[in-house]
Amino acid sequence: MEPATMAWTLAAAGFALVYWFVWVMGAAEVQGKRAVDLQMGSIADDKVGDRYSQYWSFFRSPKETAAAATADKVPAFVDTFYNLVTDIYEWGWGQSFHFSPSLPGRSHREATRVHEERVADLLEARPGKRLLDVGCGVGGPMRAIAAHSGSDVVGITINEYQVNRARSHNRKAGLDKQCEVVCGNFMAMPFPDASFDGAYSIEATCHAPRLQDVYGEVFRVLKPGGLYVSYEWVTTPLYRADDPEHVEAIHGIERGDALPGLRRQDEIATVAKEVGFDVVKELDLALPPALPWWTRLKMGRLSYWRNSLVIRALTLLRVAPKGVSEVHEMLYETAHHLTRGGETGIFTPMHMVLLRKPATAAE
Ligand SMILES: C=C(CC[C@@H](C)[C@H]1CC[C@H]2C3=CC[C@H]4[C@H](C)[C@@H](O)CC[C@]4(C)[C@H]3CC[C@]12C)C(C)C
Ligand SMILES: C[S@@+](CC[C@H](N)C(=O)[O-])C[C@H]1O[C@@H](n2cnc3c(N)ncnc32)[C@H](O)[C@@H]1O
Repeated sequence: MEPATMAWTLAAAGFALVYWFVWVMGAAEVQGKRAVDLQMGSIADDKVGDRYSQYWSFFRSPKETAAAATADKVPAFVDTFYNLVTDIYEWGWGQSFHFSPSLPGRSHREATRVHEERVADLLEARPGKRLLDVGCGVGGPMRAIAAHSGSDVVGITINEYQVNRARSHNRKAGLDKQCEVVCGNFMAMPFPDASFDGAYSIEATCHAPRLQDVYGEVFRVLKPGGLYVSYEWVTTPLYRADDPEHVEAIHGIERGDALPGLRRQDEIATVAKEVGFDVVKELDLALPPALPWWTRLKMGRLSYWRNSLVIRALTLLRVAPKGVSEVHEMLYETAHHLTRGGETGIFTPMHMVLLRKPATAAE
């Protein structure tokens, strides 16, 4: 072969390979975000590195001091975290930022949907009802619940970038009449007392330093007799604080998921009662016969390697901002800790509580 022909052939093959990796394989999750659109939320490209170090500095001080001194700073720290991870989550996972038990013969997408529709059913949601989504992300659950039940849903998230993503997805799904999104802190919500028929939170309240603060707010904005369902991230009774492997997994989960400190399973109902709720039902949805929720994380080294390579290539080409690779590495490690938490049974992301605000003060 002529050297020139050889060079052209190699260049064409190289281009095809890059195209396949970035555009075809780059959309890791069907209909998710494309790799070429990865941003770091509302952080300017040249500030990503700073914000990433800022995120880590939260975990540097000893835990007890950090907990007391930094409770007020948690919402800002969580906001930074979601600026860093939202696009990677959407790209590699989809529009619902949570886990669900695997379902035999059904796709992850279907299992996710079933887990979300269960919330609507528990709340007895139907047309004419107004629900609150506490920590709504980019609105995957909100759209599924609104479509399944016909009710109206208002979501709240601390992260402005997510508000814009959620609104845009709502419009595209034709659900913007039913679904509304507000930027705010779920520990001080901008809603009047007794303004919702029902409320739910999916894997979100674990970001609150004190569960009382968010449960108290949900209690306030619910109408008397209103139901609240929450899927909580907690350690289970199998967790042993004197087992270094357990401690490593739990700390790994906290560091990679912007958590001020995981709670124990038995704390949830106690706090709920403390703020005035009646506990209607409580169940860890991860327990058998449910199939493991963490198998989806074991998407295989090849997929992680592929995603990592796509991100590195895009950073090199300056399509993706510098720092995305570090954040991706952090998530890769987090996936390992979450998997260990699931396999050992010391952690569950779906401890479900169904709570009811008493219908009358006397009740
Ligand atoms: C509820 C929370 C988030 C839960 C999950 C949605 C996310 C937890 C860990 C995330 C991920 C880990 C590995 C990433 C992988 C390296 C990348 O290539 C593609 C995206 C991941 C799979 C990513 C997706 C979302 C998670 C599973 C917390 C924050 C309270
Ligand atoms: C893991 S995501 C789950 C999102 C959504 N529930 C879902 O399942 O797709 C956690 C969400 O909680 C929100 N959040 C965390 N702390 C918050 C706070 N103090 N006020 C409002 N939202 C908060 C985050 O912004 C994010 O949207």
